[in-house]
Amino acid sequence: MNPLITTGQRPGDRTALSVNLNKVALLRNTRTLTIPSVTRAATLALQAGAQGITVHPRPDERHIRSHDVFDLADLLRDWPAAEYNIEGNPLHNLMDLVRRLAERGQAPQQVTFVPDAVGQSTSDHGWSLPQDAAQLVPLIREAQGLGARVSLFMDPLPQAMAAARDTGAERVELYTEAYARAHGTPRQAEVLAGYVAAGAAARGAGLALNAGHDLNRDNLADFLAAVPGVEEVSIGHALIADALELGLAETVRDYLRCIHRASA
Ligand SMILES: CC(=O)[C@@H](O)[C@H](O)COP(=O)(O)O
Ligand SMILES: NCC(=O)COP(=O)(O)O
Repeated sequence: MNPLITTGQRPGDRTALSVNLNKVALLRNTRTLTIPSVTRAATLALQAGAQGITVHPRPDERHIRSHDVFDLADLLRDWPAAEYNIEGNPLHNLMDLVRRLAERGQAPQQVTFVPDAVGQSTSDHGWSLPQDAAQLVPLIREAQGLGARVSLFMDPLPQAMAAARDTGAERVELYTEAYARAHGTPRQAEVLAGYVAAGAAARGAGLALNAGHDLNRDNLADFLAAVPGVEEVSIGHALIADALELGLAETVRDYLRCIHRASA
């Protein structure tokens, strides 16, 4: 097995919650003001118990801007136990940001490689492996050399997980939109079984498991109860929407309760 692959979760550990702050930045960018503050939102989320912060600095800076990436890195110096997860396409702007952070001694704990096109409205597919591997492997090695763990955003395809492992990445993030759409419908069990198989294939290949996209308070516990060994969920859109109703701190606590409920 690739010695670079590590699985950090110990038996009995609960899934870590990484709060994605893209939508805080999206709202802020609609005016030339500084509110809502991305760093303030990160502080509130971490104070409420979130284990990490995720951002997806897209090349068009529609929401998270480059300065947010560095502002959050500075903030997270005060939160040494928290994980910083930076998502993006390593063939676009992501690696430049990671290199600049590493030069400052602030490499993120994790980067998540996502195969999004520049103008794509949101993430809607994972990598095609082994087809994409040749262009990814050197960037995976570079990111690891800079001090970051690498997670690959993947569709829940069991047959792709050995190829994901062969890239040298430590983790895969299961793209959970299909599950979210099926949740609460007659197809839920069938679709969830696919994620269980993909998760088992990933972990059987020696990869650690993350999950994200369209997870929310209604569907999160069912997913985690069914799919063993999810080490991290990154959640943004629904969580920030909930925060408009409940407040960010209470919302984070509610999502943590969903995670705890799944492992009860
Ligand atoms: C990779 C993924 O599914 C999300 O983390 C992504 O950050 C969503 O991007 P938007 O917030 O721009 O929709
Ligand atoms: N990787 C998923 C993520 O960070 C947030 O996705 P979403 O909850 O905004 O759909």
